[in-house]
Amino acid sequence: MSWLSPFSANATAPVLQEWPGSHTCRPRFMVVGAPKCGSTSLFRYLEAHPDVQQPATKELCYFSRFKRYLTHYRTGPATSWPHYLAALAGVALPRGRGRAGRQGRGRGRGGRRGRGSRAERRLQEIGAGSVHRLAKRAAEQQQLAASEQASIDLLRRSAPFCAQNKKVAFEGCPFYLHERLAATQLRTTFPSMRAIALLRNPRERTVSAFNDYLRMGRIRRAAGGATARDAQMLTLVASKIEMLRSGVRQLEDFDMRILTSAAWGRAWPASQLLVLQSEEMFDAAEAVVHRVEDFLGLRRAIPASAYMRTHNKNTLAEKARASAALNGTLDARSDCCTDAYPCELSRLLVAGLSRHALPPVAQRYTRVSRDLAEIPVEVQPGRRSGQDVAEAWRQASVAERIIWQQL
Ligand SMILES: Nc1ncnc2c1ncn2[C@@H]1O[C@H](COP(=O)(O)OS(=O)(=O)O)[C@@H](OP(=O)(O)O)[C@H]1O
Repeated sequence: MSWLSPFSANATAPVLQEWPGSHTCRPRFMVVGAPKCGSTSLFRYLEAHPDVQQPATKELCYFSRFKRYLTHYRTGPATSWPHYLAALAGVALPRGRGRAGRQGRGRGRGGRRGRGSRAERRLQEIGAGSVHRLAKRAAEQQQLAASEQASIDLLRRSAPFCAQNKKVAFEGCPFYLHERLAATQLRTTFPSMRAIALLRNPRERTVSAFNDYLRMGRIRRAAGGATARDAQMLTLVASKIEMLRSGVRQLEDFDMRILTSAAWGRAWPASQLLVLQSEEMFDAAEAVVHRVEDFLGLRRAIPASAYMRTHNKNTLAEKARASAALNGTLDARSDCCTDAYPCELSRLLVAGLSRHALPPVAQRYTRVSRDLAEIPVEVQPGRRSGQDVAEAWRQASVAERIIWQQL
């Protein structure tokens, strides 16, 4: 049995290890995305199922390169894998304190950053710098060993939980759908796992993400009230399009990735991947929840009280206004296909797509995009209303929705 991380320390070259046989909370399924599509709601519905083990928190995201060193796993690779396993069993994650080897240097521990205790400063003053550094390194290594041991103990304690409770483990991480490595690493680590993805009209998703970034402070709120904020959002969208056009960002921009869904198509058999439309879940939660339970082989036991709730909601007024502003502007940019926004971007993505070997879904998209690319890029006055766009989205095939979602 191995307690080691399945990845090497730099996380670029995965070294896959066997799942520890005694650990009974091996994930049977995951909600893998996409962000701002209702993944929190679906996660909460699923954790309300009596046969499902509630993980320590939503977004454990161990397989996400984006998340891995940002939040729970800052303690380093030797402890992060046991922490992930324990968290799947519902055991709270110890708080991260910076990467291994840097522990104990943060604010609030050992005084101000980089200055150390009074004794340490005195040692430095009297010219014992190297002695000081050696002593400090030894202390850090001791601390690291102790924390690794604590992680292993934590894991041993939590290992039998799912078998004892007769529950199945799961995880929810909206970023997995956007990450190529996650698709393959998850498939190798959990070959029989099932994955669920929610996809939403990209326009609504963009508005949702924008509002969320404002709330989190990732985008600074423009001064001047609602109109200024609408303008700010439109500028942001336009700048993303521009970045794609100029090749500065290509396909790597934060919510404009397309190749990753292709990676999921490649790595996962269709029978293990359920793609849902967010709007359907929002309008008819019960039917969707039953579909999900059937797909996962769970009995239909999620209580209605759970799926009547909405999680992560932005305020209605803010949403409606931002949505209208985006619809208006993007409709005016182009009317050459059913949804102006994906159409505008799709042309810009063709070059990127053709560089890769693609699964059938994306090949189809490339064909569509080539056709679109032949249409002159001149912006024509928009003839499509927001309603037409919503209708087109409803009628789009799953393949088209997957592609659009990445825009
Ligand atoms: N049941 C139901 N009905 C209607 N709308 C719903 C529902 N569940 C989630 N939502 C909307 O989904 C958006 C949040 O998505 P996520 O939870 O995936 O966001 S996150 O990526 O985890 O941050 C967020 O969208 P916006 O309100 O447009 O921002 C939620 O309101």
